[in-house]
Amino acid sequence: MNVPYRQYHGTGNAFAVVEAAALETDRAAFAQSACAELGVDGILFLELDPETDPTRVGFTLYQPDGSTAEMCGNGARVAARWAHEQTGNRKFRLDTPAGDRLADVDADQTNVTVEMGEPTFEPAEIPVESEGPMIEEPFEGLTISAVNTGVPHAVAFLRSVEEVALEAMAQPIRYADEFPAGTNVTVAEYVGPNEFRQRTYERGVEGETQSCGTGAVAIAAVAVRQELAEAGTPIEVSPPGGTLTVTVPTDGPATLAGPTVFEREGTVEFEGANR
Ligand SMILES: N[C@@H](CCC[C@H](N)C(=O)O)C(=O)O
Repeated sequence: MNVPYRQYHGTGNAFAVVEAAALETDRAAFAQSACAELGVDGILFLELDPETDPTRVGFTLYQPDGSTAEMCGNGARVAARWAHEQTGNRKFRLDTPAGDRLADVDADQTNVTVEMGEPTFEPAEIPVESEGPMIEEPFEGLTISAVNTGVPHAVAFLRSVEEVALEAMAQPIRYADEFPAGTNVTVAEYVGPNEFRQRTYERGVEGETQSCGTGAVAIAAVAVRQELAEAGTPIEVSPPGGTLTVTVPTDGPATLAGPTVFEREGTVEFEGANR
C-alpha cells in the first residue's frame, strides 16, 4: 500500500505526518522503514476532531527504532502547524500520551507555541532510581540533573557543547540501569543571561538530532532551578538547528515556541496492510 505523508521540521527536528486513519496497524514497522527512507526523526500519526473547541488533535509519535514517546516538543509544534493547514484554526488541544497540551499557531502561520506541562524533578515521575531529586550529581563521567519534561532528560552543563563527542558521552547514561525507561541526554552551555546552547542525544532515534524541544525545556527548567536563568521570562535555547524560546514559570506549565517549516509531501510504499 502507499501511505500519504506531509514532511515538516521544527528547528531541524524532522517529522513525517501521517493521518491516523491511513495506517492503524503495523505502525512500528512502518516507522522503522519510513524514517530511514525519508530521513526523518519520527512519524507523527495525527487525528483531527473538528467538533471540539479548541480542535482536538490525537497525537502519537513513532520513532526510528519503532518505539513510541509520550511527548515531543518539536513534534507537537509540527502537529499544530499541520492541523492549522487542515482546518484554518490556530488553537489546538493536542491529546498526547503525556496529557493534553494546548498549542497556538501565530498569525504568521509558521511559528507555534506549545504548553509543555510542568517539568518535574521527582525521581518516580522521571523515572530515575534516586533517593531524592537527582541534581548536579556525578554520573558516568558527567554531572547531571534528571528532569521529565514530558519525556526523561539527563541534563549536563558543560563549558562548551561544540566539540564534545556527544554520542560516546551520552550512551552510558541513556542505557544506565538507574533510568528504567532509558533517557534522552542533553548537554547545555551557558551563553549569557537566559541564553543557552543545546545538543541532545535522543532515545528512540539513538543518535543526535538537530533539535529537541523537550530537551530545550529541560535545560531551561534546570537553569531556573539552579538560578542560571529567570523563571517566567523568555529563555533562548539554541540547538544546532535554530533557536527555541522557552518559559518556565514558578508555577504552571512551561511553554516552548519556535518556527516550523513544511518540506514536502508524497507517499511511502509499505508492505503491511491497514486492517
Ligand atoms: N525530539 C523530541 C523528543 C522525542 C522523544 C524522545 N526521543 C524520547 O524518546 O523521549 C522533542 O522535540 O522533544
